[in-house]
Amino acid sequence: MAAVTEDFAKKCEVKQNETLGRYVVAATNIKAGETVLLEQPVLLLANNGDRRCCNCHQLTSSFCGKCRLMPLCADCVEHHGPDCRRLAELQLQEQQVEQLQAHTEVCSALKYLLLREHAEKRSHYEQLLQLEAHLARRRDTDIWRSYRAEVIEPLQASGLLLQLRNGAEIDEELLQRLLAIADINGFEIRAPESGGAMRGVYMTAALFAHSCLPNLVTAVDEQRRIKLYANRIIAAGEILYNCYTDILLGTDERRRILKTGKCFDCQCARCTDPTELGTHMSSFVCSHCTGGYIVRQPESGLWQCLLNAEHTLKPEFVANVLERAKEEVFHAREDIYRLELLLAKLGRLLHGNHYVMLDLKQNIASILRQILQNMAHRPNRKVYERKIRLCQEILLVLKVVAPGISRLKAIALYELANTQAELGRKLYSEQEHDAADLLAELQQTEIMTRESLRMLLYEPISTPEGQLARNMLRELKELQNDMKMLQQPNDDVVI
Ligand SMILES: C[S@@+](CC[C@H](N)C(=O)[O-])C[C@H]1O[C@@H](n2cnc3c(N)ncnc32)[C@H](O)[C@@H]1O
Repeated sequence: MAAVTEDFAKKCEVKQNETLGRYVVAATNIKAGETVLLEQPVLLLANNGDRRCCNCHQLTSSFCGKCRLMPLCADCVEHHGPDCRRLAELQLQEQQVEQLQAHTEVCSALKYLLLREHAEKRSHYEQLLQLEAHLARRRDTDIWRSYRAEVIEPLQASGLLLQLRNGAEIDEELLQRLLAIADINGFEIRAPESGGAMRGVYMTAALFAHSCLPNLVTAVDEQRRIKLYANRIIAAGEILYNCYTDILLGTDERRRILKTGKCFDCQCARCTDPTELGTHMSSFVCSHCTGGYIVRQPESGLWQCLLNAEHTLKPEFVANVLERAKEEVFHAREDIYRLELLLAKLGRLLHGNHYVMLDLKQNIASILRQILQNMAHRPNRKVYERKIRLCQEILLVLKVVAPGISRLKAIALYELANTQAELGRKLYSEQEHDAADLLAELQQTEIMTRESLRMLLYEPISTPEGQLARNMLRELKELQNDMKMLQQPNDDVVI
């Protein structure tokens, strides 16, 4: 399953140091958009807490009738034959099977152990064992104890392990290592259901180091093949960075996720700058100074105003405000009036670019998109203008935290371009704008759409973004036709 294209061998070199462990550097100069790796997963796993069909990866609560241990949904008749047969051979009593079925994460451990059972997959298993597991840092943590109770003890109690190849070697240490490898190295990928997520383990893609300001983009296609490509020109010798978290989170959130999930402290340029490269994605408003913002100083950990260091906030206050704000955002979801009120209220405490504010703005923009798509709502000019403003504000932040080629930026730009064009067309049809105004607006739209398309062209065609790029090509043609018509000397052009 794990075929790596030649790109990696030609363009990359694996190195090792004390801080990063193994990491990848560019062996040659790499162009923006150039692929550095295409790779199949060695393992596909459900997220902890989810049970997914071993064949199609849909969420399910049923199991294979033959092996009784692997989840299999009602739509699938079978899963991987050798795995199924190997599990079916085991002498397990009904009660033991039920015990194992009751623990969702057992299935992930079994997937690793099955690689070890088949001679042709053993090299994958051995390679997987080389990946970082951070066992010393995870020992006796919550996740360690949870795996012990939810996976290791049930497996040991069932007697299954001793029936596997060299079963006596499969002790708690080995099982904790296997489960940790998925946590430290797994990529979050799309699950079949809309908005769902699962994990893919990719042997070579796992070697890339993390930065909150990465120089690579990661995309996963329909077949769950991963593609890593450069988001800017990369010079030979530069470290190749992938981003392990959501770039739209604030520094404390990102660092917490990296610390608990991946066991390291990120020291990238964004994490070490209290203003997050001037975006203020974690800054609070100073209630004493006009235009003053309170940021967390990375070294002292103090929350201090940039204009007057004596104006401070207690960390507990910051944590409390954020916790309540997130709860309120969650409850206001789908309700545009509540979201707008919350945005105004939180705007007195948080910088307009604070990540919680950006989340609110994205929510509002997406509801506005639905309103604008439904002409029965007869949206007025203000609805368009509000969405345009929100897209512009989000884009300003993305330009800093996602420089170069970025899916998020491409989508925000496309949303902006589209809304501006729709508003232009509406004003023209209502005779508030003339043909020259509309032509100028459509020319702007064309520039933005082209820029957005330029960023999406490297996405695999089977991804939603790849499909969007195809649609954009068609829309660009329509736009050009409209512009041609507007350039004709005829006052009554209907667009
Ligand atoms: C997905 S693995 C990367 C490959 C790993 N270095 C190896 O040798 O197998 C993730 C681990 O790499 C290290 N790492 C990646 N990016 C890092 C960074 N920016 N700073 C410190 N450690 C990092 C951490 O140990 C992290 O848990």
